Amino acid sequence: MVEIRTPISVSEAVARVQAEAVRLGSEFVPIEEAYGRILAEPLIAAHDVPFFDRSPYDGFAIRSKDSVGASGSGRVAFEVVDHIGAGAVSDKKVGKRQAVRIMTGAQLPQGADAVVMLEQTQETAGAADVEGTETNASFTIRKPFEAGENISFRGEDMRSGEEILPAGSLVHPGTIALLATFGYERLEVAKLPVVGILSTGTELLEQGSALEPGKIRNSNGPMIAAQLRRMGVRGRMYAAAVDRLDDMLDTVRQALTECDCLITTGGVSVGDFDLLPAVYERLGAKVLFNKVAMRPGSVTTVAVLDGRYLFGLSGNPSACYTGFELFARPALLRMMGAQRVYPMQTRAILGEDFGKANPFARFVRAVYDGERVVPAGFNKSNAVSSIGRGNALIVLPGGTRGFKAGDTVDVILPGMEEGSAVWNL
Ligand SMILES: Nc1nc2c(c(=O)[nH]1)N[C@H]1C(S)=C(S)[C@@H](COP(=O)(O)OP(=O)(O)OC[C@H]3O[C@@H](n4cnc5c(N)ncnc54)[C@H](O)[C@@H]3O)O[C@H]1N2
Ligand code: MOO
Ligand SMILES: [Mg+2]
Repeated sequence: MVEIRTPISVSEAVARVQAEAVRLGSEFVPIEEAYGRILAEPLIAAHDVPFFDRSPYDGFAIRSKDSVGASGSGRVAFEVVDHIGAGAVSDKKVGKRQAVRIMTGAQLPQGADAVVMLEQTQETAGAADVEGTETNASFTIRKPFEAGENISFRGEDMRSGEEILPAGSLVHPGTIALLATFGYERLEVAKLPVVGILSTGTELLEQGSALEPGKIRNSNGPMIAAQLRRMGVRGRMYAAAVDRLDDMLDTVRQALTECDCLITTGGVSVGDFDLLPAVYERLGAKVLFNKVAMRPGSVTTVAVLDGRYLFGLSGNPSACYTGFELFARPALLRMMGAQRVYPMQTRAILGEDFGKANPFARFVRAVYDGERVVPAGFNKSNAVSSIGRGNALIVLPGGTRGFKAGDTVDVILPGMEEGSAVWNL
C-alpha cells in the first residue's frame, strides 16, 4: 500500500523548519574576507565620524560674524592667511576679516565657523599660492554667512558609542566601508555552516561523462553548490549515491559526522527506489514534514537529528531549486543569526496569462524585469530550462483558478544579496 501523506502549507513548513535552527558559534575573520558574512556582534561606532569639523567644499574658511552686512553693493573683503588641502591642518587661527583657503575634506581651522565656496567669491588681489602658507591674496563676498554654514560637523554621520548595525546584519560592501572607517582589521562574524550535498539516484552520471541509455547528468548537486555559494557558503560535495539503502545510510551517517546540515536531492517520494524516508527512519531523525502544498516540490521533506538539518529536496530540478530557496537557505541564515533570512518578496504585473488551476501554491520560475514578471518557459517540476532562464519565482496561492496578464502577483527574488526579515506569503 502506498503511503498517503498529508500536505501542510508552505508557510507552516517554513515555520517548522525555522523553529529547529540551532545557532552556530562565531569566529574572527580579516576584514578582506568579511564580505557576505553575518555580524555576530552589533557594530558600535568606535569614534565620531567625521572625527573633526571639516569643509565639505573647496573654498575659504571664515568667521561668520565678519560677513555680516555683506551685499552686492557692499562686498566684504577677506585676507587669505593660509592654504590647506585635505590631510593638512592649519596652524593659523582665523582672525578678523581673515580666511584660510581650504579644500574639501580639510579640517576647519581654529576661529573659523563657516565656509565660503570658491564660486561665491571674487578674488581681488594676487592668487592663492598653492605651495606657500603665507599669501596676501584676498577675496570679497556678497552675502552674509551663518555660523555653521557649509561645515561638515564632527559626529554628524556617527557618534562614538552609537549602535550602527545590529548583530545579524549582512556584511555588504557598504558595511566594509564602515568597518574600514573604524580601522577594523578583523571582525567577529557567525561561523559558516558546513553543508553537505548528496545527490541520490542510480541514474546519475558525473560531470563530463558521456550520456548512457537511461542515465542523466547530475544537475542538482552543482546547482545546490551554487545556491550555497550565492549565500557565501561552500558546500561539501559527496559523490552521488546509488539507490541502495545500506550504502546510502553509510554515506548519510558519515556526512552527519562532518556537517551541520545535509542536503540530499532525490528519493523522497513514494517510489520503490525512493529511500530517503527509510534513511530518516533508520537514523531516528524527526521528520518535520514530507508533503507540502506546493508545486513543484510537494514531496520536499525536512528532518532533524541532533540539531542537524536533513533537507530532503526533490530530485526534480525545479522542485529542488525551489525547495532550497524556500527552506534550506532561510534555515542556514537563521543558524547564522541573520536578521533577514527569507527571500526578498515583491509584487509585479503578470506579463502573460497563466491558466493552470492551483489546488497547491505554485512557484513558477519566471523572469522579472523590475515591473513585469513572465513565466520562463517550460515550467514543470522536471524543468531545467526555466530555472536556467529565470531570475524570480512567481507565487500563485493555492485554490485559485489561474491568472490573467495584467494581474498583480507575488514574486520571490532569490538573487538578492540580502533578503527579507519577514515571510509575507
Ligand atoms: N506515485 C507518485 N509518484 C510521484 C509522486 C507522488 O506523489 N506519487 N510525486 C512526484 C513528484 S511531485 C515529484 S517532485 C517526484 C519527486 O521525486 P523524488 O524526490 O523521489 O526524486 P527521484 O525519484 O529520485 O527523481 C525524480 C526525477 O528527478 C531526476 N533527478 C534526480 N536527481 C537528479 C539530479 N541530481 N539531477 C538532475 N535530475 C535529477 C530523476 O532522474 C527523476 O527524473 O516524484 C513524483 N512521483
Ligand atoms: O514535488 Mo513535485 O515537484 O510537486 O512535481
Ligand atoms: Mg522518486
